Amino acid sequence: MIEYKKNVYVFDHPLIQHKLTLIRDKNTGSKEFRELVEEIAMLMAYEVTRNLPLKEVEIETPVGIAKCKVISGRKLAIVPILRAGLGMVDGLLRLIPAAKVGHIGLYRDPQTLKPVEYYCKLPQDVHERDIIVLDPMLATGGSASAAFDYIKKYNPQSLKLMCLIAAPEGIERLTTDHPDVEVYCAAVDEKLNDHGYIVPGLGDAGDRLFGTK
Ligand SMILES: O=P(O)(O)OC[C@H]1O[C@H](OP(=O)(O)OP(=O)(O)O)[C@H](O)[C@@H]1O
Ligand SMILES: O=c1cc[nH]c(=O)[nH]1
Ligand SMILES: [Mg+2]
Repeated sequence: MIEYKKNVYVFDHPLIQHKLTLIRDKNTGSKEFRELVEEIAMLMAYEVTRNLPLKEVEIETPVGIAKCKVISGRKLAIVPILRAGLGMVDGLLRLIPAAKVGHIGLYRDPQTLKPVEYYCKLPQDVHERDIIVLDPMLATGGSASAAFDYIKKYNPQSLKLMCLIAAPEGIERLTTDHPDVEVYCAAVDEKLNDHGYIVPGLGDAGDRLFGTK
C-alpha cells in the first residue's frame, strides 16, 4: 500500500492491479466487469480491515482449550453510492457479512457535473458505526463529498472511502472538503477530460456494470 498523500492510500497489490487492468479494457463485457469489480472490492476490503481491533477469547477445540482472537465488537456499515457503488457491495459482504448496508443515491448532472441526490437510507445506529463509502470512480469528487456531507449529520465513529480509480482533482476536492476521511483506491489516474471523465479511467462505471448505454 502506497501513501499518495496524507490519508490517501493506493493499493499496489499485484492481484488488484491485474484485475484493474482487465476492467479498464473497453472489450471487457458487463458480466466479467461485474465479477472483477466485486473481486477487487473484496481484495481491497482485506487491506482496509487490517487494523480492526482484536480481543482474546477462549474456545474449546476437540483437543483442549485455545486462547484465540476475534474481532472486538467494531460495528461497520458500508454505504454504496448508487448506482456504480453497488458493484462493490458483495465483495465487502463476503468478508464482513455482519456489516449493515446503507445506500446513497446520487447521479452527476452531465452538464453541471454537480451531484443530484435522489435517495438516502442509512442504518439507524450510524453514530455507533465505522463507515466505508463505496464508489468505483472519484472524478471531480462532488459525489463523494456530498455523500460525506450527508453521512456526517449522523455523527459516525469514522469515515473511509473505497474507490477503484481516482483523479487528482477528486482527491484534492475530497481531502479539502473532508480532511478527516481516509481514501483508499487502486489507482490515481492522469486527469479529467472536458466532460469530467477520468482519463484514461475505465469509462462510465455504472453503465459498464449494468450494461446501460
Ligand atoms: O466525482 P464525481 O465527478 O462526482 O463523479 C463520480 C460519480 O459519477 C459516477 O456516477 P454517475 O453520476 O455516472 O451515476 P451512476 O453510478 O448511476 O452511473 C460515479 O459512480 C460517481 O458516483
Ligand atoms: O470517469 C468517470 C467519471 C465519472 N463517472 C464514471 O463512471 N466515470
Ligand atoms: Mg454513471
